[in-house]
Amino acid sequence: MPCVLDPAHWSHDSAEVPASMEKPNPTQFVLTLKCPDRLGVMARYSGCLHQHGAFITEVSHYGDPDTKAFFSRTEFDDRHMECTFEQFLTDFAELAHELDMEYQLRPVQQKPKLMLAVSRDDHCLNMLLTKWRSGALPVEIVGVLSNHDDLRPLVEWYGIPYHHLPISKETKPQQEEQILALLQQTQADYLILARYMQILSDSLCEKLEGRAINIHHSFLPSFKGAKPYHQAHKRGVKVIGATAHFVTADLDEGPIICQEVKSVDHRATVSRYVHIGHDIEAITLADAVRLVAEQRVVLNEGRTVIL
Ligand SMILES: Nc1nc2c(c(=O)[nH]1)N[C@@H](CN(C=O)c1ccc(C(=O)N[C@@H](CCC(=O)O)C(=O)O)cc1)CN2
Repeated sequence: MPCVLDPAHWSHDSAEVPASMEKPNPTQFVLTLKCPDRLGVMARYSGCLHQHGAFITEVSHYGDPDTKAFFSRTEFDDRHMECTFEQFLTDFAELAHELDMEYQLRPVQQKPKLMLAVSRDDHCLNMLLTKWRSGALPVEIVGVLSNHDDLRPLVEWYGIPYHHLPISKETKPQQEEQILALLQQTQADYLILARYMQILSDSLCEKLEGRAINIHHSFLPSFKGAKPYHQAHKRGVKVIGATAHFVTADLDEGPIICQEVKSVDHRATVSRYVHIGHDIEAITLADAVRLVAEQRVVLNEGRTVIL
């Protein structure tokens, strides 16, 4: 019998679960996974969800033909789940081990903790704080660190702890130890470089692999490093942009999360580029933080999959 999508052939399961058995206020969960691609992998893990009564509300998948990796993101709730979340975690961990799966599974209301890092420019910081306060960014901001003290009044107005960590060539290792200690104390999940103008050491990048995000003020891979707007103006570009990416030891070459561009013409000066660019940088970084907070970003051998 061919597997057809003609409604006449759909089987109608009359065994509906009575509404009375549904939980009145179900808890939402998000599961994001990556594993070696093979026939049946989706059936296995969606079967596990079904067996535990998970009610799926959003799902997306991707199989990369080059890296042979499979990616999936599922939002579900427990309206029909009879087991505890802990029991589901245990059972899913067993399946994940069998399928050699990397995964993140958490209740949606358990928001990722962010430590923001800034220097003197406040446009990206302002956007993140405004969107956090309005609830548009589902995150918990546990603190802001900076190598300067300029932005303390802004941060403390929001009631967020401000950590002034001055840096010099001689004190860079100690200052980075302070950053690590802060991340540990606050249990921060991510370090967000919101125009933090210091190059992180190779060892810090290694320790923060997949957890540090930067906003670069150019449409990478063009114009890496310092003063990208000056480089772009000298080149006579017709678009300028911003790139949010994971931080790696290779400056501005980390996996890209999202990018935005805006047209410019021959009349635009470098300072005009900077004014236009600040808006693009701020919104691009906020978009990247939202995607990461919603567990939509998975690393894929130097690139990312956005689900
Ligand atoms: N290891 C990495 N560190 C950082 C990255 C990265 O991709 N890998 N991105 C940068 C951000 N950045 C451009 O977006 C950038 C920041 C700073 C510099 C730089 O030359 N800094 C000097 C000091 C400048 C100063 O004191 O004002 C330095 O660190 O010696 C270049 C590019 C964030 N870090």
